[in-house]
Amino acid sequence: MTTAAPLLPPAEWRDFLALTKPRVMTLVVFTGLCGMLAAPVPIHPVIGFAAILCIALGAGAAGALNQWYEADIDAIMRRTQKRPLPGGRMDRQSALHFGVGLSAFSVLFMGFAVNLVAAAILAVSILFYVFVYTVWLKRRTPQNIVIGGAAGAFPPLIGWAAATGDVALLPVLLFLLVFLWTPPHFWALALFVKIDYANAGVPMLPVVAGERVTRTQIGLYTIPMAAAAVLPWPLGLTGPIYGVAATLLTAWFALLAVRVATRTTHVDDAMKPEKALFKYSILYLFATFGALVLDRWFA
Ligand code: HEM
Ligand SMILES: CC(C)=CCC/C(C)=C/CC/C(C)=C/COP(=O)(O)OP(=O)(O)O
Repeated sequence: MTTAAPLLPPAEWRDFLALTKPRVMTLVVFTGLCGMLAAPVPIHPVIGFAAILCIALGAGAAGALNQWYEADIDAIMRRTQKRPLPGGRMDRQSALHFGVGLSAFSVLFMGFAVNLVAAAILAVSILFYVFVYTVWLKRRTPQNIVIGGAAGAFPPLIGWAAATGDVALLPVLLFLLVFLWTPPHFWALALFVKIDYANAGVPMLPVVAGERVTRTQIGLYTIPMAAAAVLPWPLGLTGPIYGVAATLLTAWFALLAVRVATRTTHVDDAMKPEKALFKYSILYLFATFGALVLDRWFA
């Protein structure tokens, strides 16, 4: 016997937009754009625009499928309670159709309008975010964001592949930079929204291993992240504009990370250093990728 789904009014465009996690996607798309602009061969502006559009649509589609699958835990967490599905403004089937349709469209359009390598990597990132991170790992292990976080690191590779039809050492280092940046980015936030994840039964690191371990892990991941950020310069893959900017930006990141790593939380602590690291992590990635493009233009 099936139970009738409650009748909901048609979702508004704003709700479909919210399904794509637009704020997070701005950085995802920016890293893709910078990967494209850092490539040694110029891309035709129309093809370049199509590639960026496909990254945005693919990432948005992945976000929609993530929200389709996670409506139950999103309803429990304060931060996510007002999303279109837990907020009761959209039915799950609409979210599923939107996510699957947009995923297929973004990959096919990338394949036809840009090239097959970029389309293949875009497909892998969508599948990775949905199946490896959301469905498989998120509810099972605190390593969820380390492994699953790779999904968000693919866009620089996609952008580069859109321009060159290939991958190379520089975009692989950019992949590694975002991949290794993700744990400090997320765990800094998880330290101050720990209670939400605990209530929802999501095994994020501060919930299952405690704050001390999380702080140490933030410090540890910052070391290889710093190496991935700075290495393109000594390897001769970028010039000094990127080299100096990345070194300074990364030094500040490391300082904030050390402050978080070496600290103990007190009762009623406002967690200012953790919030500072989380906020700076976003600015950091924008600025480092921006510096890469400036380096290319002014070299
Ligand atoms: C598995 C990996 C990741 C996890 C679990 C994660 C988690 C989060 C969470 C929970 C927030 C809080 C804001 C919100 O409510 O959405 C956030 C913010 C943000 N994340 Fe991540 N993130 C991850 C990877 C990434 C990646 C790869 C990027 C981009 C390259 C990114 C970019 C951002 C940005 C720009 C914000 C700020 C959004 C705003 O202003 O509301 N994140 N992240
Ligand atoms: C190009 C392409 C397909 C990229 C997609 C990859 C992607 C969206 C990476 C960002 C990762 C992200 C938004 C994690 C949020 O974690 P969460 O889903 O656990 O956050 P939540 O608790 O806010 O839902």
